Amino acid sequence: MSSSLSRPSYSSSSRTSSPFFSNHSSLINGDTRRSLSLLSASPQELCLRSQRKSVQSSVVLQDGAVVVTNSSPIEKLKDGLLSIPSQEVVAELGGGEHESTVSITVVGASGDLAKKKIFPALFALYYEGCLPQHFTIYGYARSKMTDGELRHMVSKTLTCRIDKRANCSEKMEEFLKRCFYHTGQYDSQEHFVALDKKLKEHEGGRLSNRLFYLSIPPNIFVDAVKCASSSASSLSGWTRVIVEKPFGRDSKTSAALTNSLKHYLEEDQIFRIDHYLGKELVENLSVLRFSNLIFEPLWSRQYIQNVQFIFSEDFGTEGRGGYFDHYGIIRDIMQNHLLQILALFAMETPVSLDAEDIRNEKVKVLRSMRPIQLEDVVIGQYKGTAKGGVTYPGYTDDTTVPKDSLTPTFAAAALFIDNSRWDGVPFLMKAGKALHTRSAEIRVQFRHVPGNLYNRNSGGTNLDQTTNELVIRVQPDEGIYLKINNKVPGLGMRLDQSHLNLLYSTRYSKEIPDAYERLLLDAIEGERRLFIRSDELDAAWALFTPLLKEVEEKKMIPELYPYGSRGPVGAHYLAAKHNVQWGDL
Ligand SMILES: NC(=O)C1=CN([C@@H]2O[C@H](COP(=O)(O)OP(=O)(O)OC[C@H]3O[C@@H](n4cnc5c(N)ncnc54)[C@H](OP(=O)(O)O)[C@@H]3O)[C@@H](O)[C@H]2O)C=CC1
Ligand SMILES: O=C1O[C@H](COP(=O)(O)O)[C@@H](O)[C@H](O)[C@H]1O
Repeated sequence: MSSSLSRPSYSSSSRTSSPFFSNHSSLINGDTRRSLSLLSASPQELCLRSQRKSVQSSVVLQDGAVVVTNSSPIEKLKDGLLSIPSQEVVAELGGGEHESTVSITVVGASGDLAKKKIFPALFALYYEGCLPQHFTIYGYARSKMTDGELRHMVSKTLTCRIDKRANCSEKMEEFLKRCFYHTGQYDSQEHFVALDKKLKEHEGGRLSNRLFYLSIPPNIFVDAVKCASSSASSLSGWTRVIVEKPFGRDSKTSAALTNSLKHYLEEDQIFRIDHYLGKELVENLSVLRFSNLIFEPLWSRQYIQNVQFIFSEDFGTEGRGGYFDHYGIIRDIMQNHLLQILALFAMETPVSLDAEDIRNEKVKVLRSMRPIQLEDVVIGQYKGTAKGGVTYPGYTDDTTVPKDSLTPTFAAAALFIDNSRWDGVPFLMKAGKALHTRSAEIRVQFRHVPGNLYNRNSGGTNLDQTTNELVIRVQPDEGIYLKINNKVPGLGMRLDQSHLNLLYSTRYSKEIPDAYERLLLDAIEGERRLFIRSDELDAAWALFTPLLKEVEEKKMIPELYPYGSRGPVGAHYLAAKHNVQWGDL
C-alpha cells in the first residue's frame, strides 16, 4: 500500500473517518437555514438544485465555512436541528475565500473516449455551473502535445448538447483556459511526479482533491494507478480514480485487477464506471418503482410474465475490432450494462438511497441468479451485405479481426432469479451490433387478465396476447409508455391496444444530460451509488464466467446475420421456448 494513499478516504459511507473534519460536527438552526437561502445563488448550488433534485447534496455551515455535502438536510432537519457528521467536502467556501480545489486528470487524453465523452462532459458540467469554483483539468498521455494543442483538440470535440447554447463559445474559452496537458508514460513515476508538481502549482496551496480518469486500455490500468497513487495523489484532500471497463475478462482476471488496484487504492477510492447507470432513464428506474404506488405492487412473478433488456446498435465494431474481438458482445454489453439494469430493476427496496444500501440490494439479486445454461443462449455474428447499392462489411472483414473469429457480435439469453419475488420469471437479454436500429430499452410484459370478460366479444382482439406492457426506452427518444387495452370510440365494442405515453422530449423542455456528465459529477461529489462495488463485479462475473468458458471451449459457432437485420432467428426460438415474444418486433 502506498503511504500517500493510506489516509482514510472520505466517502459517504465513511464520513466519520475524516481526520480533517472529525471535530467539525455542527448544529444547523434557523439562522443557518437563512444563510442557506442567501447562498442559493452560488453556481455549484444552482447546478445541484436544478439537476440533482434527489436530495443528495446540501449546504451546511461548518465552523464558519460553508460546505457542500452529500447528505440530505431535509431528512435530518426533523426537529429543526441538524447534527452534521464530519463530511466529505465537495467545495468549501468560507468568508469569501475559496479554499479547496479539484484537479481532474484524464489519463489517456489523446484517446477516443476522452475526446468523444470525457472532455465534452466536463465542459457541459462547467457550462452548467456544476464544477467547483477552483478546478483544473489535465490531459495526460504519451502523445506529445502542448496545452494549446490539447485545447484545440478539446474545442473540436464539442459535438454534444451544449454547443448550440447561449454563450457557448465564451464559456468554452473560459473552460479551455482551465485545461492543460502533460506528456508522460503511464508507468513512469518520474512523469507523474512532474504532473504532481504542475498540479500543486495550480492548486496554489488550497486543500487539494484529485480525480484521475483512466481512459486507457486495461492492460495499463495498474501501472497508471501505481504511479498516480504514489507520485501524484493528494496529500490534503481526497484522491479518487475512475476506472473504465473492461474490468477483466472473467472472474479470475477481474479479481486479479481488483487485487492489484487495491494494492494502491482503498475500495472507496475506486469508481468503476458503467455509463449505462448514468443514463437518465436508468437513473429513473428506481424512482418509477419506489415512488409510485401503482408499480411496486405489480413488480413480481405474480403479475409480470417476463422482462426484456434489449440493446441494439445499427453500426458494427468499426474501428474497435481489435478490442472487441478479445471481449465479444456478452462481455461488452450483457455482463455489465444489461446486468446492471437488471439488478436495479429486480432488487428489493433498499433501506435508503445511500450508495451502500442500494448496492447491497443489487448484490443480493445478482447472487440469487441461476447459472446461465448454454441452451438458454443464442449467439450471432454479422456478415457483410449489400443494400440499396451500399455494401456493409461483415465483422470478419475488419482488418483487426481474425478471419476465422467466432466472437459473437450478437447474443440473446434467458436468465432467472431464484428468489421468492421472481421465481420462474424469464429475464431475457438481447444485445447486438450492426442491427437494423439503435436503441436500448426495458420491456415488462404483464400476465394476461384472468377470466377476461372482453375476450368473449372483443371484436377479434385476443387479450391473452395483447397483455399490458410497460416500456422504458433508455435511448433514443427517451420515454416511458404503458400499453393498455382500450375501447375504440364508437357505438360498438371493439378494443385495441393504445399507449399511455410519457415522451421526455414533449414533457420536459430540459435537455437530457449525457451519462458521463452525471457520473463525473458524482465522482467529484463522492457519490458512489452509480458506480460498481467490487462484490457486485464479482457476482456479475460469477454469473457469466462459466457460460463464457463453455461458449469458448466448445467453440460455439455464431449464427450469421446480415448487417442491418434484426439479428439471428435463433433469438426468436429462445424466446418462444420460454413462452415469450420479443416486444421490439
Ligand atoms: N471508446 C469508447 O467508446 C469506449 C471506451 N471504453 C474504455 O475506455 C478506455 C479508453 O478507451 P479509448 O479511448 O477508446 O482507448 P484508446 O485505444 O483510444 O486509448 C486511449 C489512449 O491510451 C493510449 N494507448 C493506447 N494503446 C496503448 C497501449 N497499448 N499502451 C499504452 N498506451 C496506449 C493512447 O494514448 P498515447 O499513445 O497518447 O499515450 C490512446 O490515445 C478503454 O479501457 C476502453 O475499453 C469504454 C466504453 C466505451
Ligand atoms: O460500453 C459500450 O457502450 C457503447 C454503447 O454506449 P451508448 O451510450 O452509445 O449506447 C458500445 O458501443 C460499446 O461497444 C461498449 O463498449
